[in-house]
Amino acid sequence: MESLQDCPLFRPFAYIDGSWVAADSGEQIEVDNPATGEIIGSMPRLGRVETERAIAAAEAAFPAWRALTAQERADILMKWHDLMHEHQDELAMIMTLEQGKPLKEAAGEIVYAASFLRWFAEEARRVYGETVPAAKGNQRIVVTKQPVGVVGAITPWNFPAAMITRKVGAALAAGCPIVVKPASQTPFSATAMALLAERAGVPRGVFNVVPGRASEIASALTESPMVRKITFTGSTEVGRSLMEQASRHIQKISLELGGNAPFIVFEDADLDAAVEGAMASKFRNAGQTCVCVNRFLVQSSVVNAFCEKLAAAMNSELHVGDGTEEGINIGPLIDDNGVEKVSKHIRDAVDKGAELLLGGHPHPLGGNFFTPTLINNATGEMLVAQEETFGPLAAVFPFDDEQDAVAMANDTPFGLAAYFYSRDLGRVWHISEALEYGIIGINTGMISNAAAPFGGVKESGLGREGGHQGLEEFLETKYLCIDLG
Ligand SMILES: NC(=O)C1=CN([C@@H]2O[C@H](COP(=O)(O)OP(=O)(O)OC[C@H]3O[C@@H](n4cnc5c(N)ncnc54)[C@H](OP(=O)(O)O)[C@@H]3O)[C@@H](O)[C@H]2O)C=CC1
Ligand SMILES: O=C(O)[C@H](O)CS(=O)(=O)O
Repeated sequence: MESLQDCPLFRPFAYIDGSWVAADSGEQIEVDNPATGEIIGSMPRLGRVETERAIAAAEAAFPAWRALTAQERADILMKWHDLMHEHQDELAMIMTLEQGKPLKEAAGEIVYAASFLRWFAEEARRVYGETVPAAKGNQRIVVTKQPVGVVGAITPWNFPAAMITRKVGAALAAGCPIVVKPASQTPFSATAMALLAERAGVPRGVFNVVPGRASEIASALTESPMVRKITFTGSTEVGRSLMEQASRHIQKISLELGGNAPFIVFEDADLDAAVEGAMASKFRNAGQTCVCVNRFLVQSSVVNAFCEKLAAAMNSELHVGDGTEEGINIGPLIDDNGVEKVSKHIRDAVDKGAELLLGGHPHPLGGNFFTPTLINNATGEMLVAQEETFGPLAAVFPFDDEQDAVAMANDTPFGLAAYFYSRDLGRVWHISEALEYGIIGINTGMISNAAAPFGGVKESGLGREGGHQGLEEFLETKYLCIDLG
């Protein structure tokens, strides 16, 4: 594919009530390729009025969509899943051009994104209710589940496909229509998926894509009494604002927010396995995921051996460049703000005494490329300990004993993912129980899975996505009390 315009799935339009539309104002968002800086396309920049139109379309589509049987909704989700696989290469290229991740990784995300459609197609048919023994002989108690109603979703740029299907798959399976605002930096993955959803038979108004002015769209979603659920993935500060806005009409809300993942390596760990897990978790998406390791906590007795092995792996396995090129596995960061944040964390750490072992500077390719970096002797006073770096910086914090490790790991307002390596069964259980996180990888650095409830505690968010819990987020419980007379 020469360019985005050549891709049959390229849709530079918003998608409302089954129609491809421009912004009322005619305004456009220019979208660039983070690897080259060139403008690859423009997307309409919608606002309040168009969003209200999308909400009304969703509300109008709700009765017929919820009236379908679970099997009928599941069949449409599975058709959409199959189309995602059929068009994997095109969808991956769109993603690499607008987000920057290497093609192989983008193709992997398409499979991951489609897995949520399959998972929730299966879960749709397992929305069970229950009966409860009544206190009175002539009464019967029945508990049922029903779709919450119109959903408003706002999604981030780092997983332009999976963060949408993780919400839309669950909402549609539950019987809820949805209005999605994708990130302005990666809108084309969203509209390409909407095109495939349309082909799969998702009826008009059930899935709407509204790119544009984030705060205005968010206000329209949170101010509408027709919108009964808000679901957001992105930064904690935006999540906090949405939570306040959603309180106006007591909208249900799910928040998948920032992280600050510790990766603890105990002295009894298999160091080679730990390095393999470290590479997978730290450098996925060039470090731009909310579950990437942010702090390597390594027991002092093995810290030198760990750093030596990790440096060797980084040197031999990481290849920085344009994600469309063969053999590249570290693409550009999303923009110059991302580059500046990584540079700032490195400068701050070195100024406060960290030892620079590898990298430490933007990549010679320039632009948004950054050299994978390793530092040792990091401490809690450094920015890298307190903020999410969201880039290819591996910071190693030595620790002495288990109590230190747990205290350091929990010393953050975030609580999304944590990881640790140990072969001691007792340690595995009591460290798992002591860590204040929603997700814990034990002897693994990869925890992303549609079947599991993904989400965080503390300031990493509310609710879960994926798993059967992910469907519950879009259901209301209704209790029937029947008097038999
Ligand atoms: N827990 C999780 O699963 C995930 C968490 N994150 C976290 O998000 C951050 C990086 O993602 P990033 O996209 O930069 O996060 P942002 O919060 O900046 O953006 C996420 C989405 O929110 C929109 N947005 C921005 N400002 C507002 C606003 N005032 N009101 C409503 N919506 C708004 C953006 O729109 P626009 O693009 O138009 O600005 C985008 O669609 C990191 O902290 C990362 O950890 C990211 C992915 C997953
Ligand atoms: O946006 C993210 O970082 C994702 O939530 C991480 S995952 O679901 O792909 O693990």
